[in-house]
Amino acid sequence: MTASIIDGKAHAAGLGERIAASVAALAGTAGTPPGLAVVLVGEDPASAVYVRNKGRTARGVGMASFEHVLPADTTQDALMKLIAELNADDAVDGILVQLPLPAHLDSLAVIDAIDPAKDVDGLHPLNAGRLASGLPGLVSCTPLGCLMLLRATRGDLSGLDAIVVGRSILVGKPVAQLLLAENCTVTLAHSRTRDLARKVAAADIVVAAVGQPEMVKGAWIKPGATVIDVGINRVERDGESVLVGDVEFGVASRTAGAITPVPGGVGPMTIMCLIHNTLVAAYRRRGLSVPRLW
Ligand SMILES: Nc1nc2c(c(=O)[nH]1)N[C@@H](CN(C=O)c1ccc(C(=O)N[C@@H](CCC(=O)O)C(=O)O)cc1)CN2
Repeated sequence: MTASIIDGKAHAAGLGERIAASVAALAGTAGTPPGLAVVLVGEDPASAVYVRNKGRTARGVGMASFEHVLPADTTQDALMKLIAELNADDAVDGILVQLPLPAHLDSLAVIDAIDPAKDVDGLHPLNAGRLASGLPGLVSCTPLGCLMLLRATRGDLSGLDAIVVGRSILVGKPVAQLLLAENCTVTLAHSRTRDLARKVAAADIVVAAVGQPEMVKGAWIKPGATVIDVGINRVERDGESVLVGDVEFGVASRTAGAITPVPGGVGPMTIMCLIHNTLVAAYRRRGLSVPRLW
């Protein structure tokens, strides 16, 4: 079997069109477009690219974009002051602080300071808790993107066996919660999991989010399984720098039913889900019912 390739760019573009229509509808009803504030501290080149893309994508669907670029030596107090200003600013519906922050800053305290109603990254403990409790909130972007791709590929996920490899707060834990809410039977695997190969081989859905290049071997994949690869790892191959995921794509794509590529899989969905969450936050903040776009 040769797997079908799940095209994250095409899915993100489709979602973007539906978001743009809802932004126009909201601006027509409420007068003001949704506003997204993105905060970057320091000069990490990859983070700077992501922040630029987020601003460009927000503007592309008709949202207002506010970009705050702070020097690498920004103090915790200065960052907290900016967050307080953004919380109070009515033109701002969504706030995102690009991670990772420089080491001297306390990321958890910063995330905790964001108004949960504007936490479009879905990382505030209140939103994480709402997800775990099955209550509506804002869901973090990469996990939401994974779920959208899975629903588009497999339809109803009820009763499927899923394994999530990696237990980070940003991806692994929320993906596991989302799949549980879809009535999957979920295994959350991590660095101490015994006999990972056997557990992966039993799964209909594999979500790999370990941050280790090609750690999930292609030979482990069950024939016909759906593989969602969250990893983005830069490695040297034949003297060239290339991006690879957390799954051994070449081998896995001969067995899986469907698989996301790296690049072009989950990554583009992460940014569009941020824009989706900003739309959701804007509708909720205006007391309007949120359109279902996926
Ligand atoms: N506050 C947050 N910080 C970070 C998040 C996040 O969701 N919230 N996620 C990542 C970075 N990230 C968005 O911020 C992100 C990473 C990768 C992509 C993407 O589209 N990748 C491309 C490949 C890019 C390349 O060529 O290097 C792809 O997979 O096709 C989008 C967003 C950490 N920080």
